[in-house]
Amino acid sequence: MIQQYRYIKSPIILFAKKYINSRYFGLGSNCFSRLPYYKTINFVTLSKISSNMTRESVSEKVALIGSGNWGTVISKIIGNNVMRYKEFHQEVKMWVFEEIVEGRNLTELINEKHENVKYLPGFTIPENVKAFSDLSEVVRDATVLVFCIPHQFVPKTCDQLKGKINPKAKAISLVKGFETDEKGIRPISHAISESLNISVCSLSGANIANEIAEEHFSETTIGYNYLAEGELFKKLFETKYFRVGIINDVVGVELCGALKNVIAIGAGFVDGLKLGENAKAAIIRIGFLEMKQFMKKFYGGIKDETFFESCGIADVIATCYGGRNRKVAESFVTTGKVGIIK
Ligand SMILES: NC(=O)C1=CN([C@@H]2O[C@H](COP(=O)(O)OP(=O)(O)OC[C@H]3O[C@@H](n4cnc5c(N)ncnc54)[C@H](O)[C@@H]3O)[C@@H](O)[C@H]2O)C=CC1
Ligand SMILES: O=C(CO)COP(=O)(O)O
Repeated sequence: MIQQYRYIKSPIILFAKKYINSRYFGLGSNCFSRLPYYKTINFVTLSKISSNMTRESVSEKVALIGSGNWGTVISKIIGNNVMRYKEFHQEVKMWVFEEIVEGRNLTELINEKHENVKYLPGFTIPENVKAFSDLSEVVRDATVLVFCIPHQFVPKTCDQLKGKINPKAKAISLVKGFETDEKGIRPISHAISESLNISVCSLSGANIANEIAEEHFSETTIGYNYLAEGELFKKLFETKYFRVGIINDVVGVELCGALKNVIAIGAGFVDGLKLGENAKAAIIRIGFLEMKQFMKKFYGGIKDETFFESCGIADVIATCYGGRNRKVAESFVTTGKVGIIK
């Protein structure tokens, strides 16, 4: 069921060759399915998982809590994947924090146009994804809860969910950040798990939403508590252009995704001050080491390998070059203001 993949040839060379062949010489988009995995962690072969699960044994109903920029890209991925695999019920309910756009409810616009005109204009959301402004309706009967909202809204949203969810539901958090209150800071997965008394996995990686909407190749990492959940979530999220690695380290995966934002803000200051690429590389290197030290000091069980997955070093690089956290810091230096970054 599980295979250990190792470096045999340079993955970068293999990737470049296959990607260029497929995109520019017409070999088809299947190239990604033929890409060699070059993970040193355990990867699970999808076909082998599916042979162990039947429609009778599992029909997972997926609720997506969030519909911002990343949430909408995720709706496209999971909307398509639930149609591909028999383990899933074929409709995905998506919670939209209602707002008025172009004089109309965003929920109505999404259901009518199959597009999130505010947070991801220009991309089609599959028709089996249905938008709702009523959170209770979205989670009713759901067995899989996908949290994809900004971190500051997690506590209130969980409060609204109490007593409304299936007690056997499992969740995955795509949220990058911490929950903070007077008692201190907590990983979001812990905040959700403690509030709702359910198992919570995490998904994080070098995942700039707009690039994934364009179906450009990228990777992500899922941290799981139980292997079966990691396997199920891999199936829900993996596509040819969005490759999923799984590792038994929920907090490690998620904390990399929260702390890399601090490094990205440092990188943005460097850019704003025009200190150059050497200084930026130094900020990335030192920041990465500090992130690792912080996590290992305050949380037990974090694996060294996690830092070298997509959620670790790759996300630090992606955010320090392309993320909104970098942009907001650069803009603060150059304009003296903190604005909203698109
Ligand atoms: N955008 C990206 O490239 C990526 C974002 N993430 C993470 O995903 C999470 C969600 O981010 P995005 O989808 O990008 O959101 P976003 O920043 O694009 O949009 C904000 C969302 O928050 C909602 N909102 C506003 N007020 C609210 C309230 N009171 N309660 C609940 N929701 C409210 C808005 O309706 C909107 O859906 C964040 O933790 C972010 O760090 C992770 C990877 C990539
Ligand atoms: O997490 C991200 C990329 O992996 C997105 O980062 P920003 O929130 O800084 O845009």
